This record gives sequence, structure tokens and C-alpha cells, in this order.
Amino acid sequence: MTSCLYECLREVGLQRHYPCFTAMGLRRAGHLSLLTMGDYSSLGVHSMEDRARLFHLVQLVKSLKEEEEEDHGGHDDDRVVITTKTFTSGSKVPTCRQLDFDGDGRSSEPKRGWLSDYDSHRGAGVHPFPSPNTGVKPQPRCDLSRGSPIHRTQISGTPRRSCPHKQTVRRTTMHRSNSKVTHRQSVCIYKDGTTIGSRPRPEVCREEDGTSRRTDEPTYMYTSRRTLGCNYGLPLSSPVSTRKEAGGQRISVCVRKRPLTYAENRRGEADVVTAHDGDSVVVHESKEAVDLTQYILQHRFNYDEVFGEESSNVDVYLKTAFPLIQHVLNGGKATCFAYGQTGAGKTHTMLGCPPQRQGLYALAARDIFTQLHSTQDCGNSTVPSHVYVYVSFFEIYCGQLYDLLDCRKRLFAREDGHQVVQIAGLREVKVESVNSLLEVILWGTGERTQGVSGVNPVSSRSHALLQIQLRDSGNRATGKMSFVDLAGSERAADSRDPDRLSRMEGAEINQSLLALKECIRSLDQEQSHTPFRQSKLTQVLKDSFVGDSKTCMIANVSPSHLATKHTLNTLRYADRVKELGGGGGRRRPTVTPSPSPKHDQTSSSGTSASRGKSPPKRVKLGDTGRPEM
Ligand SMILES: Nc1ncnc2c1ncn2[C@@H]1O[C@H](COP(=O)(O)OP(=O)(O)OP(=O)(O)O)[C@@H](O)[C@H]1O
Repeated sequence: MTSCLYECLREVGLQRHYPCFTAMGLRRAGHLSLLTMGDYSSLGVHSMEDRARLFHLVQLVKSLKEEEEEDHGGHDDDRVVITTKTFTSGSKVPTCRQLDFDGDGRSSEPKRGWLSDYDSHRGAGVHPFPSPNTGVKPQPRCDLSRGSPIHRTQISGTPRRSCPHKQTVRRTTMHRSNSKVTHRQSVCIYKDGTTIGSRPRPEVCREEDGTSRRTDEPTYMYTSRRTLGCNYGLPLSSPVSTRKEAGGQRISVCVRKRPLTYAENRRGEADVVTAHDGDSVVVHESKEAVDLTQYILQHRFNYDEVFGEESSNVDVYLKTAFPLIQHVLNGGKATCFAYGQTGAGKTHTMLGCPPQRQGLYALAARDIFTQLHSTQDCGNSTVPSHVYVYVSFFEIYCGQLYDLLDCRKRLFAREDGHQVVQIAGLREVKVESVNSLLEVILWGTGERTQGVSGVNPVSSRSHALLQIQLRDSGNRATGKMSFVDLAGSERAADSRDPDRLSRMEGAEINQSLLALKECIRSLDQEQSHTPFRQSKLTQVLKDSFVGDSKTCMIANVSPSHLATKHTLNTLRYADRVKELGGGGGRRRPTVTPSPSPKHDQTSSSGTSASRGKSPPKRVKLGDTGRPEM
């Protein structure tokens, strides 16, 4: 049932408020009829547009409920007929195409009316939406349960094309037989009350060539495929580089899928991400066609490495940061980014759960110390005989730098006369063992700017940069490793948020992620100009984008179906970086033109705007753009 409420909200574009609804005790679509406008603010619905959408949705649910009550006495067997208004195309009522007022449809669930939960709560003296301003009136119990039917209705914002005369009333009938839906019928009723008959709606499967065929299978399957030299049907802005360097690629892009958390499992969320063959990942996106049939759209992406939920931090480390550490020990510079939505596992990857489960920070430190000690003992390495390890840890929040090792002291980044960016006053701590380095990191982590999000109780709102510097006895830099735990990528969308602080945070994150992509691009293409001044993040990482630097991006994704949109955004962003980033000449799947216009739209959204002919634009506050993925 929770997914049902979610679906309703999604249909009117309010799904981002779903966590607030559930937190306030609204778990069923039917509970929407209890809302008054006074409740909207407590649900986080502030903008006029969103309030109007919610208002119309509530009115729709109320009108359905009234009609359901009217019809309640009119039938006596296992068939329930729900008569609903069908809105004309000119109606301002938003499309709400499929409302399931019967919970999750499981046969074992007692069949009750919309308000059954509310009624039972009320009996226990608990209101499911305990706001003093709700103005909720006790509702008569609406029991549609006779004969154990599935109660469903379909409401369309516009009349179906196949039935151009259907303007006023649609009657939708659902049968239930042995706990299985057998078929649905739509009955069209003219204004004069006559019907044009009924038609069964068998499931249809759409083939890749765009044709349809009838089948009992419940889904459509489209597969997103690309190939070398193609960019979802568009020419690449630059040919995929096949350049490889000694010791590995210069830029590598990996994806890590985390498992469903305990809470997600308990809420019945579905895993819609599949990791394949170590280098590809498939997202199964639930979609609804214009004829209201449900189908699954598959998106397949290829990367240098894909880590499934069974992969440990050590597995990830060995294929991502470990090669970079070797480069750093040889005097180079390297950067490892953790990118992804809030709660996707960035911090889990970088920090782990010390001391039991170490993350990339600790694993990298362990290798640095081990190798420094062994080479210094043997004296047979390119590593200078006396190398010291220094660590600094700071964050970028709303475009400002804060030293996490110095009580969040404000810092300023400036370029010196040699165009080297220096962070004045940044505290660097000399560490001599893995444990001392971990202590420093844990201290700094506690200082990070965090907040509560719907997904993660400690959501990071800043970029955290941990830099491990190697210096010789003359204080000359002999290698530098940077780890960047980026702020939740979905927060870039907060640049639309009515709250000023969220809007500022979102705009800054949006801007820095756009700039980051551009800088990695320029590193790959060996452009003479690196647009690192576009954001504070890229400014302080300037030396990571020039010279012989190496970069690894780990895109973290959540498997939950509720996060599908963000997961796709993350994968598109990473896909774009990889496409530009050499990719080591990895073979890509054969191209299959997308059969569906809808799918074309979906796929090309990740590329058309990101072909990268122009440098990124500065993002103004209030910009509604998300970082182009
Ligand atoms: N690979 C994994 N295996 C098991 N649990 C994981 C994994 N990755 C993440 N988690 C769990 O998922 C939750 C969210 O992870 P985490 O805090 O790392 O997300 P995040 O991307 O850093 O979020 P934010 O941007 O808000 O800081 C945590 O409870 C974490 O333990």
C-alpha cells in the first residue's frame, strides 16, 4: 500500500514529499481524503504549484470515495463496479492514472475500505495523521469488502484515444478470481447514458522494433544500448579515447551498488538494479505507457568496474584506489571521488565502519605506510628514503572552506604567483601510523556539516576532502592522494527549494558537480584550459586536473525502486565521465536504436545537453537545473 500512495504522489509530481507523508502517518492513498489545506505545510508542500497539485489530488480521492460510497449498496457478488468521472482534456485536474485503494492487493489481507486503517486507529484512539490542524472529520466507514474483490479504479486525465466519445463517465470493473486478477474491462458511457460496449484489456508486449503483441506477460521490456562511437544515437563529442598509460588508465569510472538496507527491506522496497559481469549494470525502471499499461524499461550501462552488493570495501579498494596509491608513491597526484545520491553508500565506501570494516581511507593509509616502511627498510625503491605523511581534512559547504581539523576554521583558497592554488591556514597533521591517521579522520568526520534527509538520517550536505601528502625531509611534495566524499548529488535539485538555505546548498552542489565533470573532461582531452575556477571544489582540486594526475570516480547507487530516478541520474553522470574518460577502450554493447520515443527521451536526456561543446554555465541561485547527467 505504501507504494500505492507513492504512485499517487508520483503521478502528480509530488513523490519527493512521500517520506513526509509516511512520517506523518499517511500510508494509504485513501488517507489523502483526510487532508485539509492547513496540513500541506506540515507535509513540506509549500510552493503554490505543489499545493495546487496536492489539492486536486485530494479532491480527486474525495470524489472517488463519495462515488464509491454511493455505489456501495448496488452490487452483491464478487464484482465491484466503481464509477468515476473522467476529466476532459481541458480539465485542470492533474493526471492520476492509477490509484490502488486496496492496499497491496494481497489476497491474504483483509478486504477493507479506504479508511479501514484510519478506523482501526481511531478505535485505538490514535489518528494516523496527528496534526492539530487537520480538521479531520470522522468519516463513515466505507467498506467495499464484500466478496473479497480487488478494488481498483483507473482515472485518466484525458479521454483515451481509442474512445474519443468518452467524455463524462467511465466505469471500470475488476474481477478477482482465486486471488489473481484475470482481466479488466472498460465500459464507456455516453452523455446520454448509453454504452458502446465493453472491451477486455489483455496485456501487451512491445517488441524492440516498436511493434506490439498480445501476451500474458505483464511487462514491456526495452533495453538501452549504446556502442562505441555512438551516444544514444548522437555522435560523440570526441572519439572514445583508447589511450592507456603505463600503470593503468588515467581516468576510471566504477559503479558500486549497495544492498537494500534493513529498513528498506522492511518497507517492502524492491531491488531494481542488477550488476552484471563486473562491468555492466542494468536498472529496471517501472513505467506506464500512454495507454496505461505497465512495462519495465531496462537501462544498461557499462563501466570500467561494477561492484555488486556482495562486494566488500576491500574489493572496491583493490580495483579503484590501490592503483592510484602506487602512482602517488611514485611521486604522482591522484584523486578518488565518491559520487551519488544521499544514502547511496559514499561514506560507507570512503570511511567504512571503523574499526571493524575499514573504508578506502584506512585501506589506502595502510598501504602507504606498509610500502613506505618496506621500501625505506630495503632502500631499493624510487620512494625517497625519508618520506613523511601529512593529512589535511576540510569541507566545502555553500562555496566556503572549513577546516575539519581546526574547529571548522574558515579557510581561503588563493592562487600564488606560480598559479598553484594554496589554502591559506589549512592545518596539516603529521601521522605516523594507520591508527593515528584514522583517529584524525574520525575527528574530522564528526565536524562535517550534516542534516536529516528522507533517505539518510545523517545526510552530508558538503563535499569532504581528505588529502594525504607525502613530503621528503626537505618538505618537498613527493606525492599527493585526495579522497573526495561528495555531497548527495540529488541535493543539486534543491536549487528549486523554497527554503533559502536549501536553495543555496543545492545551487552550490549543482554548480560544483557540473564543474567537476567539465574538469575531468578537460583532463581526459588534455585541453590546455581547465575550467577549474567554475567552483570552489574544482579550484582547490586544480592540481588533480593537470599534469600526470590520475582520477577514479566511484558512483554509488541505491538499489531501491524508490530511488530509480536518482540512480539513473547517477549512472548517466558516471556514464558521461567514462565516455569522455578514455575508458580503456573497453568494448561496448552493439547499438540497438531505442524503439520507443519515450525511451529516446529518457536516454538522450543524459547526453544531449552534455555533449560538452560549451563550457559549463554559472548556476544562479534558484536555477532549476540539475547537474546534467
Ligand atoms: N555496501 C554497503 N553494504 C552495506 N551497507 C551499506 C553499503 N553502502 C551503504 N550502506 C548503508 O547504507 C546507509 C547509507 O550509507 P552512507 O551513509 O554511506 O550513504 P552516503 O551516500 O554517504 O549518504 P550521504 O551523502 O547522505 O552522506 C548506511 O546505513 C550504510 O551503512
